[in-house]
Amino acid sequence: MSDTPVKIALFGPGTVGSQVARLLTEQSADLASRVGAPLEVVGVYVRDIGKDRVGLDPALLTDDADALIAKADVVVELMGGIEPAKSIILKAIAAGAGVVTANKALLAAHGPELYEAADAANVDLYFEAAVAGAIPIIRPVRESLAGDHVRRILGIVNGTTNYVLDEMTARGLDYEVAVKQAQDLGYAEADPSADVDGFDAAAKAAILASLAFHQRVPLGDVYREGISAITAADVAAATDSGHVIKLLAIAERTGEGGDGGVSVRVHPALVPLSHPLASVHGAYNAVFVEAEAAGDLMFYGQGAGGTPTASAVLGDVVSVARHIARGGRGPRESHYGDLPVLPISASSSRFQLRMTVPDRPGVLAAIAAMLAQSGVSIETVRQQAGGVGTGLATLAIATHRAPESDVTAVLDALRSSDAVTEIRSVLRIEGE
Ligand SMILES: NC(=O)c1ccc[n+]([C@@H]2O[C@H](COP(=O)([O-])OP(=O)(O)OC[C@H]3O[C@@H](n4cnc5c(N)ncnc54)[C@H](O)[C@@H]3O)[C@@H](O)[C@H]2O)c1
Ligand SMILES: N[C@@H](CCO)C(=O)O
Ligand code: NA
Repeated sequence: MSDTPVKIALFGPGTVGSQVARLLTEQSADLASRVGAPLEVVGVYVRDIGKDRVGLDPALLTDDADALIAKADVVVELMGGIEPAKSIILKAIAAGAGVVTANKALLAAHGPELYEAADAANVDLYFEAAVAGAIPIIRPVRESLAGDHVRRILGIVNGTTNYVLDEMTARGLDYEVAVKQAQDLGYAEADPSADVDGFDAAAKAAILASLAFHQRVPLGDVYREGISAITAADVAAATDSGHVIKLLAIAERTGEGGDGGVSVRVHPALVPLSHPLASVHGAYNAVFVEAEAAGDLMFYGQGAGGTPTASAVLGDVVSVARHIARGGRGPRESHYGDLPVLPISASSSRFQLRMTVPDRPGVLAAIAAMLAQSGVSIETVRQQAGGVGTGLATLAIATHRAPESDVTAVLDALRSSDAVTEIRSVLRIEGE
């Protein structure tokens, strides 16, 4: 056991950072024995020193990032956002410090630049907390499965939206109320639109796909739909049809042998109640990985929250500090292939189309003809009468797997037809 401390600089003592600071203090003896040297917090970077921070030694607070980086062996970035986080991480790497971050927005937008800088400087850059919070998913995908051929990743990787949809389903909570509760519980991003509009899940999907497929997946190539359009009626209809609505991240290699390209998408989906993902509640996450040799793998745990996330951050801190105290280096950059990242139009899914229609003869036949016209095969049709005297009915049509482009053509035809009063929802059906 070395007596020379490994010096830790913390940037951003917020929901996650404050728990990291707390656990570094409370667990200092255990962490020291695991690292092989004591860990010493040499400073905490804050925006405004004047604002009191419960549980933090005021003597550690600083707004001088450069001075703090200069005395650190490990920089822990938990501020979020692109800047000044990116500049601080690049300065830390240039100064020879190891870096731990949970910043998926930054890694999805600028990951290659940061990974390559860390490689060139021969320093560690770890980010287990960036995807699925406390769940160890980055190490398995980045290291444990590096010798396998990952075909597909399907999962719930945003805790806020899972909490919101779960509250709407289990307790009939209003969407806005559920979002506010997720914010109060510390699940949501500083701007919760990052969660509910799917940006956070898309960032995580891009990071996971890049590591799993050894292909660069730019954030802009990820198809993204959020949950803000999901209504109580959609939730009720899902329940009626034996499904639950989840925001899913789906990354897959396509074509023969998976060498046709890579497809990465984030969108709400109907998940059958029989699928394990239907039982992921609250801010929990779950990720299924399908690999050639390993087969099917499932990872499950708390995807958000200050303390669960701090667990993942501290695991990375121990890894980096251990390398500093005893030598060694974390995983280096992979060799990246050049498969194309395909647009959503190249994917296919099963769909549920829910619509309000005039309750009169020939409507169903006309609608069926439009699906047939585009080659979209109907699996089931459920019709419910509209209110007394409305002359309307509700149709829920589940299709067999169909190319996105064919379903888009059907929707265009339905929208311009007098056989349809209103298209209420279009949801992909996943997990069957
Ligand atoms: N909250 C979670 O459950 C969770 C889980 C996984 C990953 N993350 C990620 O961890 C990071 C932090 O998330 P959080 O929930 O703790 O956020 P937060 O908003 O609670 O905390 C951010 C902290 O950084 C400080 N900060 C922000 N911008 C700053 C700036 N320009 N200069 C100085 N200080 C600044 C804030 O004052 C605050 O103390 C984000 O990248 C987030 O995406 C959060
Ligand atoms: N806001 C994010 C935090 C965890 O990354 C979520 O809800 O999943
Ligand atoms: Na994680």
